[in-house]
Amino acid sequence: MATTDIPGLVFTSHKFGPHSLQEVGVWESGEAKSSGYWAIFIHGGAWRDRSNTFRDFIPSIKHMIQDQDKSSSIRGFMSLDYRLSDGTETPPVQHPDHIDDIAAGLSLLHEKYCLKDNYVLIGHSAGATLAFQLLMGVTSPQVTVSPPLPVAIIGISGIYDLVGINDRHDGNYAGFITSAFGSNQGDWQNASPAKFTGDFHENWPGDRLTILAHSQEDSLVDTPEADALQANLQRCKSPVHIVGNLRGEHDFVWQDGSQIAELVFDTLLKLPRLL
Ligand SMILES: N[C@@H](CC(=O)c1ccccc1NC=O)C(=O)O
Repeated sequence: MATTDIPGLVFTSHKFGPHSLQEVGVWESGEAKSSGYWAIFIHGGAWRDRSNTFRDFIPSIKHMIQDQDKSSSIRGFMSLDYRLSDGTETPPVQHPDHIDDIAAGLSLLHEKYCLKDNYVLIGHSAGATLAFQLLMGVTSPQVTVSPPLPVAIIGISGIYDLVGINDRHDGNYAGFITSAFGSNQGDWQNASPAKFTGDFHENWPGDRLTILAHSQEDSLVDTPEADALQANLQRCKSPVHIVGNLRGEHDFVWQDGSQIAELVFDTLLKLPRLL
């Protein structure tokens, strides 16, 4: 199994359900800080790729802790695994199982770490979809937990309009989208943050920040995705910043991690300092 070691940080993991992927990783400084924001990551991988895990956050964490000054307002790092629609499960894992797991994982972190709105939620690709689904009330009716919502969301190379991205890729994404959301395109629309017909601002009130970042060198997720969610957030008068100048391919962004570290630092600068 891949390592979770990061020199200078103490790693703990917690299960939030019986499935092996219902797990969250937590990295804290040895001095166990008592203030600052948590940086919490949701990985991507088209809701199906087993090679994407909560460990995808490690390169970004390593970049952040290298800058002691800028990371001084970070309390620690958390990263969530969730069940995947990889075709191996009986019964099959399908939406809203993924977002139910994210809600359960965040609720567990709330219990164990007094998580409240003192965290920045970062999602890559399908993980960014999940971050915004948290605001849409699309968890299954059996889910009774309502986790604290983040103070800011950074969506990186996110999928926000399932029908739109599939159409622009000549139907080639229908396979993984159907595995994750079923074959009914009406269900795809209902799960798409860019197509949410409710009020993001009402569901996520207060001074919240949204950053939508993408790279024009990304060959898997194109620019119209972030544009579509930006328009829907603006419809709700929810403030949104676009960062359109990331560099490199879709997976380079998390594999390298330096740009995610910068996005988190830039976001923290816009937030009140937590004492
Ligand atoms: N290795 C991936 C590729 C992938 O994850 C992906 C492909 C196209 C658009 C978005 C993707 N990932 C988003 O989470 C796969 O399992 O298809």
